[in-house]
Amino acid sequence: MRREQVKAFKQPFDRKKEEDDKFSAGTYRWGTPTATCLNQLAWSEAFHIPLLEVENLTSIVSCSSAIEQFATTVADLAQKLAGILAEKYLGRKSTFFQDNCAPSTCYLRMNRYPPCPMPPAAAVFGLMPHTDSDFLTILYQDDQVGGLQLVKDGKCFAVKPNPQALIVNIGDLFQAWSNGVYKSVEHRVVTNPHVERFSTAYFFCPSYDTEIESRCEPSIYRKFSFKEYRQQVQEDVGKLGRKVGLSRFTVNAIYS
Ligand SMILES: O=C(O)CCC(=O)C(=O)O
Ligand SMILES: [Fe+2]
Repeated sequence: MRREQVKAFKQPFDRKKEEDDKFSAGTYRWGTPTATCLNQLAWSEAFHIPLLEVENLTSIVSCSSAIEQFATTVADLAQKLAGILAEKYLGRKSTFFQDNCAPSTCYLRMNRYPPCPMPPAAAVFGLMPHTDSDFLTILYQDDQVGGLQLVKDGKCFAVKPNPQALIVNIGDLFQAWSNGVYKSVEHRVVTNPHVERFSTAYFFCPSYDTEIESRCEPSIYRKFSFKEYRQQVQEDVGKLGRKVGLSRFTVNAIYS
């Protein structure tokens, strides 16, 4: 799969940009259009593809069968995992995910982080510290080049490359839906001055009209739809240069 991914990114810039015509808009992304200073800039490029459109990649990689196979496998894994987490540890029906997180609402994201000539003092990230706005993310890291770090209590922990392992991150929606039982993990990608790095992430997302509600009392978060959440994230990124995230949706939100 990595070979097909490398091939997709090796295409000339204009060719990659043209891909947006074949997919839904915003498929090929690079840098951070909203950045107003260096440390809001992502030193990376990505193909962010709706799962049902992965097969269209054949237009730039002639053969995308391994990527398609990866997408199908992790889609199945995400459904199973979400169901287990819901039933075993929250006592909630796993059918929620079958009903609301169909392949048509999930995304595959292929990331490439080019070598970064900026000195560490410039604090440029491959991806800025963030949490994912989904239920679960399944990540296939580069099998050689590290860079992913988890942030916990203000400290960063490097995730060692392991070709035998997939990384499963809890996203914001699971945190809200579980009333904070599962925590959305903050993570970031640091740059490497010498070598490029690749990763592939599968985002397990519901349809836009899905309502996220914990059913626990007292509930930390108010009920909100995924559409509302995405719009708020986009508005914050546009206005503030960063995502505020779930703290906007607490019952006693301090943000207006
Ligand atoms: O490249 C990685 O290891 C992480 C990617 C990631 O966090 C994302 O695409 O949201
Ligand atoms: Fe992420």
